[in-house]
Amino acid sequence: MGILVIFMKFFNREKEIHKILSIIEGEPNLIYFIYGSINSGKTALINEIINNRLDKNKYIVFYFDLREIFISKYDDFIEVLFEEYEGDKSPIEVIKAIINDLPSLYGIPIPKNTLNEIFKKKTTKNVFRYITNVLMDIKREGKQPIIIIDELQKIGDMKINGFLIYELFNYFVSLTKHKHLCHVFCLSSDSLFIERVYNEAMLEDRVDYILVDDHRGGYAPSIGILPQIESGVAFGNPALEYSNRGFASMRGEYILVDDFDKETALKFMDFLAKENNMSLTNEDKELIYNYVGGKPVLIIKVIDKLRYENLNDILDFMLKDATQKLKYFLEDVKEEDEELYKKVVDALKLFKEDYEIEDIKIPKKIREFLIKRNILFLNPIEGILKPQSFLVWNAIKKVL
Ligand SMILES: Nc1ncnc2c1ncn2[C@@H]1O[C@H](COP(=O)(O)OP(=O)(O)OP(=O)(O)O)[C@@H](O)[C@H]1O
Repeated sequence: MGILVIFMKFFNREKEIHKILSIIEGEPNLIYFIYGSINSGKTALINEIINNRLDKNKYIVFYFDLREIFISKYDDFIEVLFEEYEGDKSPIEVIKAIINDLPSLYGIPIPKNTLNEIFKKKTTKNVFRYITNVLMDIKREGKQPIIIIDELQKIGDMKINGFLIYELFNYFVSLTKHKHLCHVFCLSSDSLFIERVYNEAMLEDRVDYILVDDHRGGYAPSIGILPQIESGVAFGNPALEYSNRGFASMRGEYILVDDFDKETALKFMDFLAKENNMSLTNEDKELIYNYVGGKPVLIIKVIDKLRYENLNDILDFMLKDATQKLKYFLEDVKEEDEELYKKVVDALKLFKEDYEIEDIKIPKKIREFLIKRNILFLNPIEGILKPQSFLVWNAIKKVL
């Protein structure tokens, strides 16, 4: 969905906005992870902050969106990080010239020659050194730099010398905890990735996690990080060894940004109905909530369709769609592996009564399988598993 959703009217999230703005007003100290289920509104929230809540005279934001970019090698990563320019201006002059027209920068300006050097050298050391210098220049200008990386898990299994993710984390730790130079926020919908970061204790005490929980799926989370980290340990990956030593005694602090609760969801429906010049009865709103819960994107979909369709038809169709997807998913699992199928069914049956269950009630392999397939969302900080949305929950109750 990216940063371009600037015309969308943003609703609420005041608590999360307040929290993030307060963090930004303070000195950089930790890496912050903003996490939540798929489509929960993480990007929308960060966009709202960048576009409408941050004082542009005080902050300069670099926003790296990895979601639509295929990163498989060093050069791809470099292309995401930098924006090349020609001429003799310094990077800070380039930044000053363009920042007034943009809410954030998508790359760090770099002179063409310097970029060519960096491309040739193929080490992160030069990359990070260059970035640090630019950030220091920004600081000297009296502004606070902020780095935001969306869908960070996409580089989870990428190797440059060691695993890039560790090099990046180490670099971010130096930018925040050591140098207090730049705020760093990482967004991810991949709850297994967040769980790895949390559990491996790679970043203990240097990170904060902000949960922006959402509704329903739409992309397949990366599954690369687990085996990579494990093999890193097994084979003595130097970056990881450093991480383990360096991070061992640290613990993260987590900020939960969950799906809208019922009260907020009903208000969101009124907000959208008003935008569309329609009105909803209390029964309508209850019904919508019962079908799609507090997932903003699903509520938006229902209200939008209400312009030309009847509410019951919309909701029936959405549920049927979710149910069919679940049915076909289960059919595929059964065809592939009968044993696994039985375990999956047993696991999903646990949700017939409850929307949320304790994570360890489902064996690790099965829960990770269901999380990867975007059926369940794991909140590793609370130790809670739940369906990715009310819609998925309703489908589970119908199919099983
Ligand atoms: N607070 C909000 N007010 C209005 N619309 C919202 C809000 N939160 C989310 N949305 C809508 O829901 C859609 C999905 O949100 P968004 O893309 O921010 O989710 P995400 O958590 O970043 O998703 P992903 O799982 O792809 O990372 C957005 O396009 C936006 O229109």
